[in-house]
Amino acid sequence: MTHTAEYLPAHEIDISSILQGGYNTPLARTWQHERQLSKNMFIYPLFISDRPDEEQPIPSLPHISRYGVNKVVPYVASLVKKGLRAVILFGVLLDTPKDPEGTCADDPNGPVIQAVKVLREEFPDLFVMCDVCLCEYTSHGHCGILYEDGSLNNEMSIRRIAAVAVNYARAGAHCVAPSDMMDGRIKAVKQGLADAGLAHKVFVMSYAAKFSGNLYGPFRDAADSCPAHGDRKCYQLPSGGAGLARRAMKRDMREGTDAIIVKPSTFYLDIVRDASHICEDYPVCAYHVSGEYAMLFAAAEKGVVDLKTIAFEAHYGFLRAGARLIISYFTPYFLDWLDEAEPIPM
Ligand SMILES: NCc1[nH]cc(CCC(=O)O)c1CC(=O)O
Ligand SMILES: [Zn+2]
Ligand SMILES: [Zn+2]
Repeated sequence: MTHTAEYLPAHEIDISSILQGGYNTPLARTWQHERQLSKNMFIYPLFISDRPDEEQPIPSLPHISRYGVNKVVPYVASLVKKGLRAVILFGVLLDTPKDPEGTCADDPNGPVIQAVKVLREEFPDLFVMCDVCLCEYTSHGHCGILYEDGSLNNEMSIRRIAAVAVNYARAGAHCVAPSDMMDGRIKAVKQGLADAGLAHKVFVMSYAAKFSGNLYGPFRDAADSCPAHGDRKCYQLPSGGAGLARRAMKRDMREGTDAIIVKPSTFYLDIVRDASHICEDYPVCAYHVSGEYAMLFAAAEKGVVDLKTIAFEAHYGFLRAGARLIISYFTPYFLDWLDEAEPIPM
């Protein structure tokens, strides 16, 4: 009451300028979110190593480890208990030799196919996705097969990628997600699945707009997949290339994808927004990549940001931009945070 005298009488205030009354309480603030984060939006990346009993932290990717096929089940069990719905698998070869064709990508005894089988068996309700690419398995570290001069052989690459995708699907993967960025691979994968009689039950999620840049470093440490020579600029998109991204998304829809991934995420929210318009009838997925995750951790460790608050802020950005799915290394954190009574620290 003591302050009343300091206020202007209400009739002298521009009533239409008052917004704050609409978000003065935590509950009212949640009402301003057009969409809420929920557990079924999260897809958790898992690195599966060829050492069956390994559980090895990845130094550049805080609190993320590589798991051997014997170690992955107890780890995933602890997350499924908390509401984990989906994982995406990446293979890591430490002891297995790599070759120019990435032969071990779909080795029946290799880490990905073995992990698909145990995860499907142990967790009937878990959606199991496989990233499909050759870079973790090729001796040269590129995402496709090369000509002798080191340039990409697109035709051979997409044939090989389609074969790998079909073998993951045969092993039981619900979804294959080609991340190689070769031209025409979605059509080749879809055709391969159809020829194998699997097209009606396997989800194809295209990394349609995948940009080249500086944000995949920790992943390449984790997967031991740095290109031995050159870079990926001839197939991953140039970071200013919004038009190319739109063309790639339209192309992949024509070729039969079931969802669209935009990657990275935070620096590419305009592309997520473009995707939500251009691909309005498709689920759009934002991939919060390893470098983005590591940066937020580093900033939190420096005391520059609060980890939970910044993670919510980043992930709400994806929803605002139009994503409905999020591939995120933060998934285990959100499984806890979303159970809290007031989950949004905002
Ligand atoms: N092509 C394989 C692939 N699939 C996902 C990522 C990166 C994911 C991340 O950084 O978290 C990569 C690495 C790359 O293209 O270099
Ligand atoms: Zn790859
Ligand atoms: Zn690759």
